[in-house]
Amino acid sequence: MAGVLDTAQILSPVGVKPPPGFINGITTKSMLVSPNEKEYDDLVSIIKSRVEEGNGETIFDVGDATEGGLTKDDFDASVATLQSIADSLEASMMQLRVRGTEKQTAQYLIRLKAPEQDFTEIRVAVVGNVDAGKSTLLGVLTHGELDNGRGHARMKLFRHKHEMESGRTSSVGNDILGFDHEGKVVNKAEHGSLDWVHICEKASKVITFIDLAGHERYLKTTVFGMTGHAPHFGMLMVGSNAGIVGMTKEHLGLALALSVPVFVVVTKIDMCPSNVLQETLQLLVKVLKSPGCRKVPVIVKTADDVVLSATNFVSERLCPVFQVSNVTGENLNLLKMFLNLLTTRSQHSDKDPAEFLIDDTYSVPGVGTVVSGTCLKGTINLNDILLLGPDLLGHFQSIAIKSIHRKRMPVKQVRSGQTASFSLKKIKRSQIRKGMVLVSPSLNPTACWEFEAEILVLHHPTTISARYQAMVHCGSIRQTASILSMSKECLRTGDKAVVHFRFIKNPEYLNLNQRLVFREGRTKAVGNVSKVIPMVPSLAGGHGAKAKIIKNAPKNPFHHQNQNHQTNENVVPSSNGSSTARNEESPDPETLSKRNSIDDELVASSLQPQAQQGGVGQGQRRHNGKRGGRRKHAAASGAAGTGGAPLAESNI
Ligand SMILES: Nc1nc2c(ncn2[C@@H]2O[C@H](COP(=O)(O)OP(=O)(O)OP(=O)(O)O)[C@@H](O)[C@H]2O)c(=O)[nH]1
Repeated sequence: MAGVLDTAQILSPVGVKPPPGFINGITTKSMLVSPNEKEYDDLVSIIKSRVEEGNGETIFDVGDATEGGLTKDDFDASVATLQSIADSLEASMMQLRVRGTEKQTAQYLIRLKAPEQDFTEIRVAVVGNVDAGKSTLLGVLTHGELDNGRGHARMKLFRHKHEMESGRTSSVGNDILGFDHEGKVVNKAEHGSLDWVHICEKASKVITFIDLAGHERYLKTTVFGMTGHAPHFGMLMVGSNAGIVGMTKEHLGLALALSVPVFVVVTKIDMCPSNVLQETLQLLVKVLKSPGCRKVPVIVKTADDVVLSATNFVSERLCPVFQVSNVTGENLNLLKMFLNLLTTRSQHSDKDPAEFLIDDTYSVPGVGTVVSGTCLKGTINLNDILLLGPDLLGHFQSIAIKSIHRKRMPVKQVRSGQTASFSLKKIKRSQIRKGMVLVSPSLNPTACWEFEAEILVLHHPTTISARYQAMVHCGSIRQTASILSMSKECLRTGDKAVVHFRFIKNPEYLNLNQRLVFREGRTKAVGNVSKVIPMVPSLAGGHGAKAKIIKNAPKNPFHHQNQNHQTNENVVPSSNGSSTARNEESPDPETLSKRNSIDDELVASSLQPQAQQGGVGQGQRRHNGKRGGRRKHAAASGAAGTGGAPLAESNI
């Protein structure tokens, strides 16, 4: 297709350079043929460090394509050397692809055999319009049984009775797909919730799918899934027959706004006439290449394409596009191969003080209160005493971790980048809310009612000024915040500004550089926390003080900001002593904010709604939302809606 990259072109346009492969002027590839003792040791240490960088795996080249590859004898010798290095590292070696006949090159996946009870965790948020086939694909992938085209496969995933009845996902659902050290799927056809333990025991890598609702009505939950569950990747699903409709662009824009790399899966190719499929692909490529997205789409057709896409996917610019059928199973092997090769670049910070974000709470009979979430930093061990908070007064309380489960498997420890659930003693579920954290006492955490963020307004029907209120999604925090002041008098679509926010209900625990989404109805803004303003003790009472500040908010935002500068002397650079971002992949705040500002530019144009409804004031919109008329509209718009359709207030 015109404009879509041939896989041979992939490397240069996305600017990804192969890792340094030279030692003393000799390529590691030629060194593999017959290394002396020193060269062998060098090779071991290179591969070891690449495996560590890749969180337990790496893809290694044998032979150099630019030099025409290796003769059969040299190739065999190189493979033998690599195999012996893999064995010495207690890793498996899997051939991904071989090229050439007389002279050959190849790529091998080297993956550490995970120790018992340990596995690499990759979180993939599954987004796309209603009926795109999200739940069905997950059912097929994780249960290994094809769909009948009438909703058979998705039944295994639905969590609520009303979901079974309506066929629509409404909550954030999870399912897992495990790959062993040889890249084989370990899920059994009839795996139920209990078999998660078996999958995790056998798997070296576990893909957790965060199945998000496609319907506009559940957008609030979908945004929460994308911010609160810290996905490493986004899988955007598109029904080939329906095309780029409804929430497709909205979900793509959300992933871009949160800097989550996206790959696309076009489903239902079994029932789609080829001209319609081509139209869908053409439109998809156009959207992906548009100035708002600036992605490099790659239509994946062969195993070679998979390897090239997977090895270059970390660049974020590349966007692999798969075409599959959940009914015939066509191309599902390519998608599975790609999932098996996904790796994160998260810099593990296991030695830092622990920080755990709570994204859900449960009351389990016989166990008590259980919280689930993501460990962003540090290592949490059984019986550790952590600080839980902030509560309504901004306080943190000591609490012991009584048990730890990873994917329903009891473990003794959870490390940075991993999700887990803890049972907590002597605390009621009602005392804990999503957005709270469990942190190491050494962090001496402080809650904040107020913070500043550099934001970019992606869309607003009119102008945003001080006192405007909208929902802030930041990590697992989801709370309405009010604008106290801004670095500009008012903000319109496309404007950037430093905005001073105040939460209206509870103080929260925030870190510098955390990515946030600010939305209300059709208003959308994204940004980064640039200043955390810790609670002043006299304001700790919350509501009274809060009302006073909002009431006294000066008309001139600059005036107010100056006042803040005085308060800001108390600002902690970060409550953990180092700036952190919840995006695990960019621990360096400078890189993060640079990247985010680039992304902001990209996202801005992609998210412009197709149909604008100008001139509706905030009050009017809120009123409309409360009447519930929009709900009907939302339900009726279904698959044929536009990306910019107005949302009910409950969606925000
Ligand atoms: N023929 C065919 N039908 C499919 C395919 N994938 C899904 N379906 C059918 O499409 C319908 C919708 O699939 P779902 O998996 O519920 O779609 P969804 O995207 O999860 O929808 P929400 O949960 O509402 O967001 C079901 O009846 C599936 O059986 C496919 O590849 N081919």
